[in-house]
Amino acid sequence: MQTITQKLVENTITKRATQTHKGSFGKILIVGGNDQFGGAAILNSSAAVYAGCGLVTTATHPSNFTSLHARLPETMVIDFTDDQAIKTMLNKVNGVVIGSGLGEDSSSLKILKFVFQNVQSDQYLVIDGSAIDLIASHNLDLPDAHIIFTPHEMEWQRLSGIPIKEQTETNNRAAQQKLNAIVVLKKHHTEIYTNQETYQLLIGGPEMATGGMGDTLAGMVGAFVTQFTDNEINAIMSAVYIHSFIADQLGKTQYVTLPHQLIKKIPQTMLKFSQKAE
Ligand SMILES: NC(=O)C1=CN([C@@H]2O[C@H](COP(=O)(O)OP(=O)(O)OC[C@H]3O[C@@H](n4cnc5c(N)ncnc54)[C@H](O)[C@@H]3O)[C@@H](O)[C@H]2O)[C@@H](O)CC1
Ligand SMILES: Nc1ncnc2c1ncn2[C@@H]1O[C@H](COP(=O)(O)OP(=O)(O)O)[C@@H](O)[C@H]1O
Ligand SMILES: [Mg+2]
Repeated sequence: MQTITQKLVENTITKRATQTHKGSFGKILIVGGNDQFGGAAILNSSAAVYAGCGLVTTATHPSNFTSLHARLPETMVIDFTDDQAIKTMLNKVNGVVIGSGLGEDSSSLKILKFVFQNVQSDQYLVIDGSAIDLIASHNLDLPDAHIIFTPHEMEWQRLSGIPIKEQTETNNRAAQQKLNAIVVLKKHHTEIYTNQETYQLLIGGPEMATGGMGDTLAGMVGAFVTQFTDNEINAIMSAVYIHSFIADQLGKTQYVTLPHQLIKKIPQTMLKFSQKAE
């Protein structure tokens, strides 16, 4: 298992070229946040915007539109049950983040299936939260796309069938190979399984154990893979690293770190890392 180093992150978050515009830094569609879990869509979307994604559109339950816009005027919104609007967006974006706070009822399942039918093979598809559980409980086939799963250990147990106590590198790798997707297994010292290698995060801590911390990471992963396109694995590792790096910084003066506080620190942290590149 390889360690995710600060140097790798410094070399991934490069200084922005000047001859660029919002279309140069990724366009993503976030699909999540039902009428119970609107906060998940807010955190997903805020994390993606603050992590530098050029254009973010959020497909969510309409009851979240006002609160989302009040927190984040930079995102655009569509009703997550509006198939035509989702299809139009899927023709414009480089990446999709689906599942945070999506819920698991029949409407959530219908939305997930629709996105799976219409996502394109060259797009990144970050699958989080409820979407992972829906895939597991309904045994859904995965679409042809660049898939990145972001389960915590309990979601990974449901998806892979491996009980948490038996989630060893060998067992996890076998399950990852079957899925043929990148797996970010979130826990204390998160592990990332790619087709070639396993990487481990050695920073982050219990100050991060707050609801919404994973929703935040999913938005960051979506923003980084669509923005730092030279190497998707380095982009994912950098999102995972920066997320915990900021939490550890906040954790020096706070007992717990709240996702919205972490999100606010993303731009200045990215700047610092971009200034250190070799
Ligand atoms: N503000 C919001 O709207 C929030 C919405 N959320 C959404 O709520 C839905 C349900 O997700 P949950 O994760 O709460 O529920 P789950 O039922 O999937 O899992 C939570 C439980 O799993 C267990 N567990 C074991 N190992 C764990 C690990 N390493 N990390 C985390 N939990 C572990 C814990 O007992 C925990 O209570 C998801 O769609 C999620 O995105 C949550 O993110 C919480 C915040
Ligand atoms: N004790 C801990 N040590 C390190 N990281 C932690 C710890 N507790 C939580 N985290 C991190 O916080 C995030 C929690 O994700 P998740 O459980 O999906 O949150 P949510 O679904 O509530 O948004 C993961 O990135 C996980 O690695
Ligand atoms: Mg989660």
